[in-house]
Amino acid sequence: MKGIPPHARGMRIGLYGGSFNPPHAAHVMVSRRALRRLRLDRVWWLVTPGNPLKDNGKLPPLAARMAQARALLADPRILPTDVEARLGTRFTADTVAALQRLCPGVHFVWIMGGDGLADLHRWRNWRGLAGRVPIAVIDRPGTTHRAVRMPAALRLARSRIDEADAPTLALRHPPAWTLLHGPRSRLSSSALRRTEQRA
Ligand SMILES: Nc1ncnc2c1ncn2[C@@H]1O[C@H](COP(=O)(O)OP(=O)(O)OP(=O)(O)O)[C@@H](O)[C@H]1O
Ligand SMILES: O=C(O)c1ccc[n+]([C@@H]2O[C@H](COP(=O)([O-])O)[C@@H](O)[C@H]2O)c1
Repeated sequence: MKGIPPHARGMRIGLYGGSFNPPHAAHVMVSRRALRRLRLDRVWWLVTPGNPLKDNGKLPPLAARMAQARALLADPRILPTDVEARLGTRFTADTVAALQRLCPGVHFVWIMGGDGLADLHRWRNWRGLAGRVPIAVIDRPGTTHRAVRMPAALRLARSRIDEADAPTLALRHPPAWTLLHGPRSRLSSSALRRTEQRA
């Protein structure tokens, strides 16, 4: 399908979904950590046409957020994509299923911050998602302690692997997930939007 970045059988590719409104340095930090710790070949940013759980009334157009992502990213291994708009999918379980169909032999990993894990039980078919792709959760200030006590983490407790084994995550049979610690960032798009409004 047109719009799917170049890839090859056997590659390990992180799928990092987000509103990216706007993209910021912590998004880059998360991507780099995932590349290094999960031994990934690429991270594809899936810039969403609109998070199904958010009010997207004030969300800038996808093309504008894609342009901001392109301007921020300098590492050729990290690629911004509008694949969800091209596929016509909004829910992550559908997006991942479609990409796995279109890219046979690629080892995908879903990447998200601690707030994503805290909310995961509210996502459409989240059990199906966890059953089809390994998941890497990146520690995020103010979210992770709560996240590990929330329904999705509790349900998936037996599938959690030690972060020392993160290099094998992409090759594991799901469900499998890990929590990656490291230097943390308090940056958020909402804080950046507030600063912009005040300026
Ligand atoms: N500082 C951060 N540390 C770890 N993960 C982060 C951080 N900022 C964003 N993420 C993760 O990046 C992904 C995309 O996030 P998103 O584009 O919504 O940015 P955000 O800063 O969380 O935005 P907002 O403040 O509007 O909610 C999510 O999985 C989110 O958890
Ligand atoms: O599939 C779902 O039900 C679902 C619900 C909430 C969020 N998501 C995805 O989670 C990712 C992070 O979204 P955001 O807006 O917090 O950056 C993005 O790819 C969304 O499409 C997915």
